[in-house]
Amino acid sequence: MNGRIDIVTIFPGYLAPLDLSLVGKARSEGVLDVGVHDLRDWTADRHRTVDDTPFGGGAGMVMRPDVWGTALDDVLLTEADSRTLVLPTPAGERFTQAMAEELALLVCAGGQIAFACGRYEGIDARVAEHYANRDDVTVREVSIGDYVLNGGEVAALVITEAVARLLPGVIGNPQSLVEESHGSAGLLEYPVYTKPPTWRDLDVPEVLRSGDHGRIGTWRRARAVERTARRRPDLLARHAPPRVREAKAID
Ligand SMILES: COc1cccc(Cn2ccc3ccc(-c4cc(N)[nH]n4)cc32)c1
Repeated sequence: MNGRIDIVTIFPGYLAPLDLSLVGKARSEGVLDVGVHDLRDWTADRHRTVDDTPFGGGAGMVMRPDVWGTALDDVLLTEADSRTLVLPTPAGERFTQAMAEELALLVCAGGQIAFACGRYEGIDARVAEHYANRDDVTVREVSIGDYVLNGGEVAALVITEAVARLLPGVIGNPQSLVEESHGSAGLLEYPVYTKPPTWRDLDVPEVLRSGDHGRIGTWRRARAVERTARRRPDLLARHAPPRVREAKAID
C-alpha cells in the first residue's frame, strides 16, 4: 500500500493527534504516509495573509483562492495513482462508513487523499470549482455532521482516522473491523462487558458467561437489532431483509 494522506491547514498543531496511537504507530512503521502542511508557507506577503473580505458583503472573512491554489498545486502529487481533494464543509455530502471504505480503497491502490482545511467563513468557492474541472483530481465536499465547527481540521482528523483504521497493518485485529457497527452488518454495536462479573450490583448477562457461542451470537444480534431500532431506525430500514422491505412497499 503506497498511498498517502496530506492535510493543508493554518493550524498544523491541530493535527498532532495523528502522531499518537494507532495512526501514529502506522506512520512511524511506514504503513501509512501522512503529511501535514501549513498553508501560510505558500503566502507571498510579509503578513502571510490567507484571507480577505467577502464579495457581496456579510460577516467574517473568506480564504483566498490564490494561496490555496499555489499550495494545492504543490501538495497534489502527479505521481500518485489518483488524487482526491477532500474539502470539509457544513454544506458537504455526509461522511459515512461507505465513504471511508471508498477512500481507504483509493489509498490502498496508491492514491492520495488531500484535505483542504478551511477556516473563517470557508474557502473561496472557485478552489473546489477549479480542481473539479481538472480531470486528474476528484473533489469531495464533505460534512461530518449537522453541526457547525470553526474549521475543517477536526473533520480531517475524523475522516483520516476512519480511513486509516481500514488500511492493512494499521489495526492489530482486522476481524474486529468485520464485526463493527456500520460495518458489513450495518447495525449498531451490541453492548460489551468485561470483568468483574458483578460491578456495583450490576451483573454481566448470564448468556455471555455460558460458553454457548450459538446462544451468544443470537443474543448479540438481538441486542444490536434492538439498539438500532431504538436509536437509529433509519439504519434498520436499510438493513431489513428484502421481504420485509417489500411488505412495507405493499403497505
Ligand atoms: C462554510 O460555511 C461555514 C459556515 C459557518 C462556519 C464555518 C466555519 N468553517 C470554516 C471552514 C470549515 C470547514 C468545515 C466546517 C464544518 C464541517 C462540519 N460538519 N461542520 N462544520 C466548518 C468550517 C463555515
